[in-house]
Amino acid sequence: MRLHRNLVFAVIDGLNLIFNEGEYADKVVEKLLKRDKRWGSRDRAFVAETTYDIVRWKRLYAEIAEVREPFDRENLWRIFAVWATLKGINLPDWKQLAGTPTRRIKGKFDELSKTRKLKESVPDWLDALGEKELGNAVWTKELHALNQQADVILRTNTLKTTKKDLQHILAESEIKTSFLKAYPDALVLEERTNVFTTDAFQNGLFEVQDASSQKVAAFLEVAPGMRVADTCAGAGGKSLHLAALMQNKGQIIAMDIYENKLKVLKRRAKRNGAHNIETRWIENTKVIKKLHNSLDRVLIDAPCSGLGVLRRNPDAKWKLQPEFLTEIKKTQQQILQDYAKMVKPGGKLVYATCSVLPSENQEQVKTFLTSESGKDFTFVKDEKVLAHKSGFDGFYMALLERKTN
Ligand SMILES: C[S@@+](CC[C@H](N)C(=O)[O-])C[C@H]1O[C@@H](n2cnc3c(N)ncnc32)[C@H](O)[C@@H]1O
Repeated sequence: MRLHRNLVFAVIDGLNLIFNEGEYADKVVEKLLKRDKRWGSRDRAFVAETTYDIVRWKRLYAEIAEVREPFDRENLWRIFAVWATLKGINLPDWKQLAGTPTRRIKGKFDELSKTRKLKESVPDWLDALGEKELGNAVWTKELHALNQQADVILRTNTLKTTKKDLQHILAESEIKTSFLKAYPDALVLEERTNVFTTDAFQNGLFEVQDASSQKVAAFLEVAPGMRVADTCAGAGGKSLHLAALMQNKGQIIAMDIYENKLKVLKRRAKRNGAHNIETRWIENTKVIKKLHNSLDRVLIDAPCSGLGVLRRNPDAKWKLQPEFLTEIKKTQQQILQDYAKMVKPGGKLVYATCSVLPSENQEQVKTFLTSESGKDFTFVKDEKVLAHKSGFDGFYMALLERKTN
């Protein structure tokens, strides 16, 4: 691989925004990719993947480069030099890369890779927490899996097409995909490419959604005609899937405390041809109270640490703080307590997160079931999806049923 100066400069600028200005990696990459219209798909892939790679391995590379935060531009170049050396790239004779100690970098990599928190590049507190919650052996494997680049997975919108037809349509645009056993609507891209610009996407034939995430709506056991609430709907990934599973029949009430997310949801529903979704902004507790005892199904896709989706959000490793985790767990329990009341007797509830920590998952469900509001519910089943076992994002989902008396 030959390094191109303007692409590497874009990466350095991006890293500066992410590491020093606290900007989100996905937003920064989106901005960087708009920088030069002449860049082809390989150039764009270089900028995006190199930026994500260096964010993912920040701690390891910084240790090898012997630099500390806040990183100045010279530090960022040294980190970049570590990335390029470990990739086996022949360094050009640019002044910023002069004197890169190639041999020393390789030696330090071998030495530091003996320590998990350095090898897998995580903060001390997070490494200790993961080991405490999952045990040494499982956490070691899980953390390693969460540091791999995620495949791009599509969910066929069965309101508009079939998986087979979609595969053919994409193949006509030179996008090759394959089926995924055990995931009925999923297609996996054989090569990474920007699918958002395709007509198929613009026409609502698919959504990009990880395979593990595609399990959640199905876990709720919905059927056409039911009255369902998606209580933490966000921009609606699960609401859209629910609409497809319900064949556009019945009612889906998509709710969130952020009105702007629901606006995005509405646009996506239109593109998907999902006509049975209505949005309700949770601006006060009355919105929930009005729906008490009235729904066949309630989905709580709870806000969480996001540790299960580190493969696609590597900067969460650096942004997450122990205090946030403490707070979010309180919110999760409060949401369970309050929103479960919307389930009617005999109805069902799914509590889901994209975390792999038992304290956000099965322990929250256990606390709920032993509480005053939880005693009306029985535990039906749960699924702990770990990235190292599934090959996809880490997720948790539990199905509960409200007793009839
Ligand atoms: C995991 S995300 C949801 C992702 C979404 N369901 C999807 O499939 O695209 C969690 C969502 O919960 C919302 N949220 C946070 N606190 C909430 C609360 N108290 N009540 C309802 N939603 C809340 C957040 O705004 C966020 O959109």
